[in-house]
Amino acid sequence: MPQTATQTIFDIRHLNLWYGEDQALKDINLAIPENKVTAIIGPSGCGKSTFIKSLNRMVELTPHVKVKGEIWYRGQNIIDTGYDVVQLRTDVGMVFQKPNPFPKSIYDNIAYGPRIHGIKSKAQLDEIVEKSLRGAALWDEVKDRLHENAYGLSGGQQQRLCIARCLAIEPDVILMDEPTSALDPISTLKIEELVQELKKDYTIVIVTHNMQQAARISDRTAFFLNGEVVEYNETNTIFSNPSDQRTEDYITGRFG
Ligand SMILES: Nc1ncnc2c1ncn2[C@@H]1O[C@H](COP(=O)(O)OP(=O)(O)OP(=O)(O)O)[C@@H](O)[C@H]1O
Repeated sequence: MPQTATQTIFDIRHLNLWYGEDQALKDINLAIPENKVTAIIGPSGCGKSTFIKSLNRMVELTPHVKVKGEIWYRGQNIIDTGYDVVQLRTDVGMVFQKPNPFPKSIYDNIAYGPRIHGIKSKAQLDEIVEKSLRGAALWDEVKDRLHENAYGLSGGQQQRLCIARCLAIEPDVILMDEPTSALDPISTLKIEELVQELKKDYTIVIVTHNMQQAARISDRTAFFLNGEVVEYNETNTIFSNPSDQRTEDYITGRFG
């Protein structure tokens, strides 16, 4: 069988980031593969969230942030001042730790983004809503209550709704910042299965505190410590044969 070469979707070179005087990311160099799941692990405060929020420049919404270095995304350096940040945040969607649906109906949560992008036709919106909810493995559970408030859904359903909301604007990459840490084990499993499905069409970068989760669902894993990447490799290698003692100490639970 011919091997398909894995394409790099994000090529991060010498990325440094400061909050005021405090440096949170130090000389990060990583190549993130397309249509794979890349897990970011490491102890609290090591820069995981800061790193993934750099990939769609959401980190710049925090005051006093200074970024240096390059993030190449599909041939363009997104750190360039001329880069279209609005388009970037459409292409690179994000799902957060706590599900954050809008206080609107299930339908309107999904239709919100497409409407902002100018889609008015009811038939077209109906189609997007169904496709997005199916894509997030939620359609069967909500198809008869699309016009009910999203707050009536369980936590796990709300998180899948947030994933569906992200799919509705046709992203290229989905960033997930500890998407299951507020969920029960069954809802967590559903999201993990969903991530495996989604990587067929999207690139996923996921921050997780849960090492079993990283080992289960990711193709590559980066171990961050104090704002630096200590080790980045195939997930199997990181968990079975890490090359840095600090990685081994972390994955075996000696700290963190
Ligand atoms: N808005 C902010 N202003 C100032 N410092 C910040 C801000 N956000 C994060 N930091 C600091 O940057 C460093 C990295 O934080 P970050 O949230 O990226 O870490 P993390 O690995 O995601 O942590 P956790 O696992 O606890 O979510 C920490 O020292 C943190 O205190």
